[in-house]
Amino acid sequence: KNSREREGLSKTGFDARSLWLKRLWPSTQVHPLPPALPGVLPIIGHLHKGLTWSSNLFNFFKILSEDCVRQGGVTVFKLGPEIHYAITDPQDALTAAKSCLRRHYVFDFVKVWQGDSIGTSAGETWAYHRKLLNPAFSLPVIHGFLDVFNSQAKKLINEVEPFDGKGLFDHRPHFLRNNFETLCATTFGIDAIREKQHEQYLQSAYKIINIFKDKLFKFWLQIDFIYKLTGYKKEEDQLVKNLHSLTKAVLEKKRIAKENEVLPDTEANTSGLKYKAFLDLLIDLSADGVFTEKQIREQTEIILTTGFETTSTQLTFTMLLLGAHPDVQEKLYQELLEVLGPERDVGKYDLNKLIYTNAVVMESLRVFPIIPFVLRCIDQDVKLKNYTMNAGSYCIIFPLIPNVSAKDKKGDQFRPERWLNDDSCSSQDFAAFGLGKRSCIGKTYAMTAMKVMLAHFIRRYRVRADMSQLQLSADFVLKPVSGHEISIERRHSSSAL
Ligand code: HEM
Repeated sequence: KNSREREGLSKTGFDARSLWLKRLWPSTQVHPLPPALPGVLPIIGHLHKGLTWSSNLFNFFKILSEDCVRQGGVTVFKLGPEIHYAITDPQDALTAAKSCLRRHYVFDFVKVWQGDSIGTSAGETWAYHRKLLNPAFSLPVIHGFLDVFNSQAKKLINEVEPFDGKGLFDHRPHFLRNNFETLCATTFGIDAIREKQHEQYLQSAYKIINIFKDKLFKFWLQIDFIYKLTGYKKEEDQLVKNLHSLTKAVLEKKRIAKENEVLPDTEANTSGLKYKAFLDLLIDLSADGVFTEKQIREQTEIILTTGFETTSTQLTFTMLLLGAHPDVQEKLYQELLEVLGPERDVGKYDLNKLIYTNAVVMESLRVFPIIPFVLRCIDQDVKLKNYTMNAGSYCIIFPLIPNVSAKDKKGDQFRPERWLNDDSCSSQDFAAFGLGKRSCIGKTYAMTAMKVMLAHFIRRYRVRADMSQLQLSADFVLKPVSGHEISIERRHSSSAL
């Protein structure tokens, strides 16, 4: 309905951005609101604060989530007359995520880049496409990627060999490149695009996300002619062009690969397996008339955006945590030796045996949830434990961000053992992949890829790190800015830490 509404407006000369007019109209609040974030003013609400928030989103999340915890798990902030409910309470977070499936209007801004992909679309379109694409991320498909995951992990540990015993280095770019190649070889079924195109892609993505963020808080930018006049539109157009060039390169490479029957040149390619990886599935579905070429590009775009920075950033954090917690690293190492021995690849039957490894990854996701919040529209009244959220409002759900804020306060924050005792953590506590029907489609892919990478890395190297200088930023994805470097020392399989 939302997109039809948008199309209707386009015909009259307005576009999606003009919806700000509608949004600024005060809506009736039938149900009483929870306490507001401090600093609310009449009419403008928290808009004056928005200007500071937009320049430091991480700080905003911290303030908002800490306040939310203090208020008992639910609070509101107002951008003019727009009500945004903030939720940290795990049970309310689950209720909200399950009841509100439509993404926040900020995702309408994202459509210039991603069109109606499964990440941005709504209603029946989203439900239908998600159902069609779910099988491409199912367990048998992911098991079929294990050879690639193993060979890519081995490639990475060889690549970082020059840093062995040489002190601190920034491991993030290595994980980024490697995970990008892995994504190409698995979900896209192509050789990696070897130039630094993935880095340019990320730089353009960060820049365009900043523009969308400005547009959210500086609401006047949502007026078309101001957006153009201030030069934002021109910059946005250029960035969209840059972003689309990588997608085009991926699709072109796939076309050539299909024509020539060229398969990925990773040590073990994914041929001969009875599954359809993401891009092959899309192409097959387009042959059946389900997806147009434009839709193939849009769905590929969302997987490029979500499929490699996520896992590599999470691995960056995991290495840092392991380096700073030698006791946890030792336990992990011992499990890896017991299950796999010093050299063996991870096979599908090993995954269930790597219990502590799994707990380490889950705990890393709990301590540093790289997508720390989810933004949704409230299309109908939603009953929470103590409040009812009014239809026509928005919600920002972040059950995990209090962990990030509390990091300095609790010395024992990184404790994988909490996941070994079923009573101590509920599934709601593991919300790093989102909650409910619209949670992450790539969860199994990500968990498996990360475990395989850890299995090879930690058997090869002893990692050291000091987290005391860590600086974070959050431009929608939580990432380290500085103080995240690690040092590595090659192990001899029998040595202790
Ligand atoms: C550590 C790794 C990852 C984390 C923590 C993560 C987390 C998330 C979260 C929190 C969401 C939002 C869920 C919601 O709205 O409730 C999401 C959505 C999504 N993720 Fe992931 N993700 C990861 C890796 C991946 C990978 C590897 C892929 C693809 C290969 C992927 C594809 C997607 C897509 C397509 C969506 C949108 C789903 C929809 O709207 O239906 N993610 N992810």
